Amino acid sequence: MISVRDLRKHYQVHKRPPGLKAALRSVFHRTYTSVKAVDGISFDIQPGERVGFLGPNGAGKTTTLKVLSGLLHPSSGEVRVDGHVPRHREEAFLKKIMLVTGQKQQLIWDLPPSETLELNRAIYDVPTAQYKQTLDELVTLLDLGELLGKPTRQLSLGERMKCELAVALIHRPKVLFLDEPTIGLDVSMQATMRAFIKDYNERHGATLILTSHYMDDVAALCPRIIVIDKGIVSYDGGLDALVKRVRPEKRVVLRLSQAVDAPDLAALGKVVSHDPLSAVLQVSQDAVNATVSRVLSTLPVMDLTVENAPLEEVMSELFAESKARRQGAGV
Ligand SMILES: Nc1ncnc2c1ncn2[C@@H]1O[C@H](COP(=O)(O)OP(=O)(O)OP(=O)(O)O)[C@@H](O)[C@H]1O
Repeated sequence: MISVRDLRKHYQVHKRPPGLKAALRSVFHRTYTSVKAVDGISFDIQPGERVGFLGPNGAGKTTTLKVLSGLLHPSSGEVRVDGHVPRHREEAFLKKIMLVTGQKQQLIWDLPPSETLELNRAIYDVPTAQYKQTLDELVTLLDLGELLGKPTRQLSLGERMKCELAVALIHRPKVLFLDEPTIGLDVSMQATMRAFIKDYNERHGATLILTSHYMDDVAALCPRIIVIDKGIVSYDGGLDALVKRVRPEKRVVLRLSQAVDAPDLAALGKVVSHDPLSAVLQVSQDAVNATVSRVLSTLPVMDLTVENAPLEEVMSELFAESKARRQGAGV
């Protein structure tokens, strides 16, 4: 469905020297530097896959999504989305894809979302029966009810994002590029959006690439992740496999009925955190069973769960690894 081969996108940026004199001189003699936003990435995505596209700030994620949606021309490399070359922006291609960004909106500020939906129906030439059916589905799943009739400027951020998604999906795109779709939303609205996105993918077999700094989005939606750092792919594979590689240890999370002494906990595993009535121990995978039975027989446990390390920690460790590798290589 999506194939990317050795994609590069280098921006030419005007370098403004410090000082008034130098700045004036630069009006006539401009010097440019090249920012390697994407510097040779390759991957393939199959129809219906949900892929998380992760990386630290400035890694090149948005740039890649913009190239895939045909908004930016690549500096070099080959990109195909369902057989189309995105930069040609053929009508058939534009009808198949949608880029949704949490920071920019499609909705027209002074009009109710229903008007933007109508507009998109006309632009994308959606047959009336299909429009009605999709709209009904979106209204139910996203609980849009009265929101569609209110002027956009009166909607809360979460309400607006739900309407943004409805507008983005009214023509049932086969490929969705979601750039931080839950940014700024409260926890329950994030969960609503995630459930809806997963449902859309499963109902319509849509292919989905998602960038998000919220690891809960990634954990809930993306069995596969591609990690990009300084314009280069540093990991492409299963989320579980990544967690196992970077943080093979498990966490034993405890709720206690009475306080325990720190040395008693330390005797059972590495203590990650310890409040009077709760504690988290880190132990190797092989030691989980033995540790759990020792904990249960020696501590006043009210509740015990075994978990992986939080994904945030796994990712920051991965980013730190690739930073150290780059520094070692003098890049
Ligand atoms: N129009 C532009 N002109 C020049 N440089 C740009 C432009 N857009 C992005 N860049 C630079 O390219 C690099 C990659 O930016 P990009 O927005 O793709 O990163 P990102 O991974 O999406 O980051 P974030 O997580 O912060 O949104 C950054 O160094 C950024 O400053």
